[in-house]
Parts: sequence; C-alpha cells; structure tokens
Amino acid sequence: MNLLVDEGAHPRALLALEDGTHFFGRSAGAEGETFGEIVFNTSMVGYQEIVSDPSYAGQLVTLTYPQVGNYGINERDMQADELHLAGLVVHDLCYTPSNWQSVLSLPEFLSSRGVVAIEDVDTRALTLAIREGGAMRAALSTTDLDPESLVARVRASAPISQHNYVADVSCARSHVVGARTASNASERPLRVVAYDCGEKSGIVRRLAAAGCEVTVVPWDTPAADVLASAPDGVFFSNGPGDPQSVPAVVEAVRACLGKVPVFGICLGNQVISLAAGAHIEKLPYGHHGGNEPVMNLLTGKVEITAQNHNYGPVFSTFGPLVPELSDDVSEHPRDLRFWSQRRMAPVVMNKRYGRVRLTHVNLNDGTPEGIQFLDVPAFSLQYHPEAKPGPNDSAYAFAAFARLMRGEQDYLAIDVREGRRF
Ligand SMILES: NC(=O)CC[C@H](N)C(=O)O
Repeated sequence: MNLLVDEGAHPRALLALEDGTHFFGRSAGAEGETFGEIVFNTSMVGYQEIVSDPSYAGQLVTLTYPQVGNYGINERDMQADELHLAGLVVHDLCYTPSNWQSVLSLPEFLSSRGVVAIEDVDTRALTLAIREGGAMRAALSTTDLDPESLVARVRASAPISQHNYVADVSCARSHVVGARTASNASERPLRVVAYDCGEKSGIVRRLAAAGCEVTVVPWDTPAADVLASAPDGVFFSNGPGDPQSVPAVVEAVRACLGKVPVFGICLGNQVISLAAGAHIEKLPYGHHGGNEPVMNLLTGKVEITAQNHNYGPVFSTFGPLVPELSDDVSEHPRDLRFWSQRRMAPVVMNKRYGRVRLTHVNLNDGTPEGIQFLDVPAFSLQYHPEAKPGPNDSAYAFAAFARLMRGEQDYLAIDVREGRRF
C-alpha cells in the first residue's frame, strides 16, 4: 500500500509458479508478460546493482527486503548498460525516492527499460514457496490474469538450462578498461583478458583497481587469439544460466589452464570446474544475497559474502582426496563444513590438472565456495568478492590474482600461517 500512488493508474498483474502457487499484485514496471526461473535475493540494499546484474538473465527476481527503491536510481551503480533480468517482484515499491545521486525512480527505470515488475506481493509467503519448491519456472503478466491459464503456460515453458543466456548478454566486441586507477602506479599494469559471460562492471573496476589493464572479450573468443596476445592472466566472469550451456567457454578454460594464470568468479568458477571434469549440481534455491558466511580455509577467517548462484561444483568430483594433504582422511565427507571444523584445506588429485585445494566453504550449507589449483596457476571463487552489492570482506581476491600473475607463491593465503593448519 503506497499512499503516494494512484493505485487505479497501475494495472493488476499476476505472478504464477509452476507448482500452481500464484499471487495477484499491481504492475510496477513495463506492461506485458515475461517467463523465467523465480529466485529470491535477501540483500537489504543494492537493488540497482541486483536489477542490472546480467547473471539474472532468464530469472524473475524477488527482493525479500519489504520496501524497495527509496534511494532511487543513480548513474554510478549500474553493473551493465542494459537490464537483462526477466522480471522483478517486490512487496512495496517507492515512487518518491530521496537521494542526492538519484536521477530516476526505480519504477520509472523499470518501465523505461521494458522490465515487467509486480508489487503488493506477499514476498515472505513467496520466498517460503521458493524455499520449499526450489527455483521454479514462473511467469509475470499484466495481460493474462487467469491463474489457471498462466500456470498452464508456465508448465509449458522451457527451463532455464535450455537456452544459452551468456550469448545474449556478452559484449559484441572487445574493449579495453584501463589500469589508470591502479593503486601502485609505479608497477606496470598487468594485462588481463576477461571473458565476458555477462561480466558485472564492479568486477572490471576491481581488476583495474588491482593494477590490471583489462581487455574484455566476447564469450566465444577463440582461446588461441587470447593466448596469442600473451596476457599476464585470463579471467572468466560471472554470467547467467546453466554453465553446461556454454561448452565453448569450458574449452577456452582448458586451452588456458597451465599456460597462463587464470581466475574465475561464479559462472567462471563453474566453467573452470567443468574444465577439470568436475560435476556441477543445481542447488535447491541457490544463494542470492549479501550475508552468506564463508570460511577461508587458508586463514580460518570467516568472510561475509555477496552471492548470486543456483549452480555449483561438487568438490568430491574433482578427484580422490590426497590423504597426506587432507589430515589422512581418505573419503570425502558429504558436508564440507567438516573441513572448517577440522581446521584445514583438503587437497584432491585431479586427473587433468593435478592437485586441487578446497579454499572456501559456505558455512550455511557446507557447499564449496573456492578452489585453488596447486600444479597450474589458477584459482576461482563461487561467490562475489567484488560485492556490488555486499560487504567488502573478500576484496583481497583481486589482489591475490595480481600476486598470482606476478608469480608470488602464497598469493591466495594472504595471511596464511605456516603449514597446513591454522
Ligand atoms: N552470478 C553468476 O555468475 C551465476 C552463475 C550461474 N548462472 C548460476 O546460477 O549459478
């Protein structure tokens, strides 16, 4: 209920999920109809970064924070030029934002960018439905207000895994983002090629701030061309959809691993894992928010992290444990929090790339959040060290990549103690 809005001016809208759950509300963006996978994000602030994150292509995003849009839309927080999310679901939208940076209200922004959105939805009930039923197919419509009809059409819609969303959101041609903001101007910039699978601008900025000159290239750029330019490192970005729908990127990872330092974030972590032959699983409803606790197993410190993923690698499928580097444990425990309790970072033997160390574990559900290759120069994180939005606890990852490219040994364990234990 928003007293400043003429409710009659906003058409009704319907949200329908494949399990038959549906919610009526009011249109809060463009009119029309949209289909996608429904997820919820628990961040309390940062809606602009969320709606502009290209990783949400093909997804309807529910914001659990009850009132959204209070500080408007500004020119600085965009994570991409276009909006790629399929739609937005909120409880209460703000039409009269107040902030010195604001240039537009969120509902005006959504309408002008053609994004279908709904408000006046009981997002607590919806979130519980997603927690129970998982990230389901769903639709949001201002034109079909018949629940039976919309649910039937949702059930006939294609799952997210059947489309290559990366191809929709990647850049058309390569471009360079300079290292002018490098903290240490006396060091020469590190030349990084970043595979743009839907890269958030916050990541490119963090790489630049860590002293990198970043050449952002389209997702399907042949690795041979990238390697021919002799970069100091190659980065694989976040991105939308099922990582198994981009085998060309997995091939690019294979071509790079062992030849050049490699770093990956989120979808980047997933394609690196696939390149190593590991399995990817789909989590029931994923991790989307700004307060996921992750333990860095190299330092014993817990980072509060920003996350946005539905898929993730299964650590045991990288290979068998190396007992002498894993506290003489020979079987993989089901729950990776075992290692945080044991105070160690276990190592497995991967058929293709040798030793792989588990470096980060999610303390909510015991899933892997980071790996490091010990025999080739590469590491990757499932969560978002750039935050945008979120806490900055993990920003060291960009400095770690710079250290890896400069050939430093303990590049990731920034304050690791001597030895295996902490
Ligand atoms: N932010 C991302 O890179 C998301 C990766 C992938 N689309 C997933 O859902 O897991």
